[in-house]
Amino acid sequence: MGQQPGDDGRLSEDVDLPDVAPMPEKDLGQPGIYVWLLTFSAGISGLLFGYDTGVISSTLVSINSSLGHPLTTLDKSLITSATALFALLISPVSGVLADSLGRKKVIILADSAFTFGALLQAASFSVPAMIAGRAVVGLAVGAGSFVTPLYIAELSPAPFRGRLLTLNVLFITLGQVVAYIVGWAFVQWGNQDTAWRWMVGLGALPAVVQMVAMLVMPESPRWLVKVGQNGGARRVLSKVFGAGTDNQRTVEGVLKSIETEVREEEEALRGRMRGRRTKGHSWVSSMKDNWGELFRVAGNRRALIIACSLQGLQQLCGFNSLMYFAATIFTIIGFENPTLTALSVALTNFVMTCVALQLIDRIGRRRILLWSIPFMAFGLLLCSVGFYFITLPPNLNADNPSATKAAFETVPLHERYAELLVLISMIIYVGTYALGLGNVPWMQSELFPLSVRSLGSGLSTSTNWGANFVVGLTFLPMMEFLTPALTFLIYSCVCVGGCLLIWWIYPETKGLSLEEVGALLAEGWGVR
Ligand SMILES: O[C@H]1[C@H](O)[C@@H](O)[C@H](O)[C@@H](O)[C@H]1O
Repeated sequence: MGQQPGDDGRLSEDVDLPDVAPMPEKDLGQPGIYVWLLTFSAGISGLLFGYDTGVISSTLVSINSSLGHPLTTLDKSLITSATALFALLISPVSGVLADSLGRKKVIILADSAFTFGALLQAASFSVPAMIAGRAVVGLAVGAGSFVTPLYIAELSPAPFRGRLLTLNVLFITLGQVVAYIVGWAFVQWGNQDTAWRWMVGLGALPAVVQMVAMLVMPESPRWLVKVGQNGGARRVLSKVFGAGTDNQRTVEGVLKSIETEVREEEEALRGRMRGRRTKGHSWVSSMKDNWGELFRVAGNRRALIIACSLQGLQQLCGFNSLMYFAATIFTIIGFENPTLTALSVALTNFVMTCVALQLIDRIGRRRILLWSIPFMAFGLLLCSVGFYFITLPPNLNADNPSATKAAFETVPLHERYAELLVLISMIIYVGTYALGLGNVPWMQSELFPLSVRSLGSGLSTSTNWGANFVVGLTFLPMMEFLTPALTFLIYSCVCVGGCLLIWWIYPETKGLSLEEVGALLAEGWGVR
């Protein structure tokens, strides 16, 4: 295929003129095998995200003194939260990389970082080396959590986009279950000195599988059009939509709308640059314009407040403190098999996320949140009450599991009931979290109009990682200095506050087109 300059002077592929009339995307049947293949290949990122966040739970209780000394509360907090911190730091950069290198290359780069980070952790003999490994994994998780949904969204036909995107969250929770099972199996049957190295090292395996899969997967058609490879975009779309005249007409319809969208974006950008040129401005000013549009336009500002509040609440309600430290908590309170008990947390999260996928479009985002968060608050309150009645070892660090085990054998009956209450209340909390708050915030992009969509989604994703970092860093110190009962009471209060905020500012967006969502937020919060 030859190359010819486009009207903007850029080289664009010479595309054969189609002999079919464009048709809107709505008329499509079910997603084909190719779309599923794409979603699953890209979804491995979710699996890695889940595995690397989940595996730390059993790792922390298995490291013992392998890193030179028994881990202190600070060591554990830093090892855990380094991932979230670096995920937060890479978030803004990954957007720029995805635009310049393409979505696919960023996913492949993230896989290399996953592999390197996993091996670095497995081979570490000191706390700083372990933190470095977790930080590298954080870079990978941060880039993957931003680019993968973007890649899936840009490749999947519109009618299935929502479903395929939520599948990504399902992969995250599945990754956490796998991590917990692997952790439990190694603790059970592995060599106790090296088990944790295998746990973290195994994270490299799916990363390598994805890297190989992505090498043969196509680039996003939207990005291809953006860099002038319209012919390549048509070939990808033809595979996504399949053969047949109707499907080919759909391909032409989709391609046309992408071209129009890209052209309009470029024209708007050029217009802004022309306006600025006299003042010596560059792309920096266009970025400033984007920021300005996000903050100055009232509807966009409201969308940003809602998206960031939901993402912040998803983390500040303390869910990941269970994900990261469940095994540590169950060790402290004396469960005989803490890693297996912790598995119930990850399993509940996974199963209830499957239920959420079925319910969310029927019940609606706002309604499911307003129904489920009060149960989360109740679960946390029960958990706090349970902890109140449990006598904990003086050193909450649980460096010496045999001491807590000894305590377990002599605990009075009412404490046994309190331990059971903690477990049951955690299951209530996790189950209701997965129904709403674990999913809904990731539907953030539907709140923003196209012009500020990636900036708005990027900022709310950063809020998620920032809050995740805070929880990872503060949970163990809070348990130690404020007591577990007070810690869980605080999380319960966060849920109550969050529920009120949602009731006040988050309108129902179920079944609305993106334009209708925009109109809803333009005049006010749109809550009825
Ligand atoms: O949506 C996901 C999911 O709920 C995970 O289980 C949790 O660990 C993540 O932090 C969250 O973003």
